[in-house]
Amino acid sequence: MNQEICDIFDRIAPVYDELNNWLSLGQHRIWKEMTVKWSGAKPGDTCLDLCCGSGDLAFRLARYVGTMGQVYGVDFSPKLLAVAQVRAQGQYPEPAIAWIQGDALNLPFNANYFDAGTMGYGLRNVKDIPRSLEELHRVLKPGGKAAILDFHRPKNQQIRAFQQWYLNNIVVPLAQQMGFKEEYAYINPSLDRFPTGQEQVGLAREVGFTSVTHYPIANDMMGVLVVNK
Ligand SMILES: C/C(=C\Cc1cc(O)c2ccccc2c1O)CCC[C@H](C)CCC[C@H](C)CCCC(C)C
Ligand SMILES: C[S@@+](CC[C@H](N)C(=O)[O-])C[C@H]1O[C@@H](n2cnc3c(N)ncnc32)[C@H](O)[C@@H]1O
Repeated sequence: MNQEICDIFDRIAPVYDELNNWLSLGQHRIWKEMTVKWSGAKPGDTCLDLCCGSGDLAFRLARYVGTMGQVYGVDFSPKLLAVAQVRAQGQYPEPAIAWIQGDALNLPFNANYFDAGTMGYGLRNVKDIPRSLEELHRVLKPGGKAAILDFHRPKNQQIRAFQQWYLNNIVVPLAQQMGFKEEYAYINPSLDRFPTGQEQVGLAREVGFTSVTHYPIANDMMGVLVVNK
């Protein structure tokens, strides 16, 4: 387990949802809705939300699978899982989501267990991307599908410059006011190291996914990798 990354998310847990709403001007909700739609989740399915954090994607999956389905949210940050649990308890009826503290690189599930999966802003944060894709491939049923949302480096240099400007001059200073400068300053370098959409497609094919597509969204500043087993 990567304790350093886990500590970052534990520290920002109290402000995580509020900052995402403000900093994306609410747009992250649209990106997450697209992700769940592209995961192919349907009523009655058993679904996995990897790196679930405070649960945004898991809650959406729960609405798609309905009362006959089941959702599992997995994350290694106890503080973000606690936020997710409190949010779930505030809903009526409480959604059928099992919150599990676990490592995306070593999932506590049998092979071929899930019909569909999502992962939001998790892939860029895991220590070993191929291993994480391999684990996702293992736990999905044959024919199962998953959608992976994350930041993306735009090909257009002006849009890339805007993205960097926004991260350095809006995101970091606003986070600094809440005492989390270093934690949010981490996003930009982590994006520099992150494989491009096409590189992600290659990595997913290497672990055995058959049909793989990367969809650029938000002017290529974000992307959704859709994988089929
Ligand atoms: C929900 C979002 C990001 C989650 C997220 C991911 C991380 O890896 C982190 C690492 C460390 C700290 C926090 C996070 C974290 O919150 C996406 C939206 C939030 C972004 C901070 C906003 C980024 C906006 C785009 C670069 C540009 C959009 C411009 C438009 C005018 C809204
Ligand atoms: C940016 S947050 C995303 C949370 C949520 N999916 C969302 O979209 O708002 C990234 C999450 O990945 C989790 N994470 C990173 N690496 C992980 C790993 N190896 N195993 C489990 N969780 C991990 C962090 O704890 C954090 O909650």
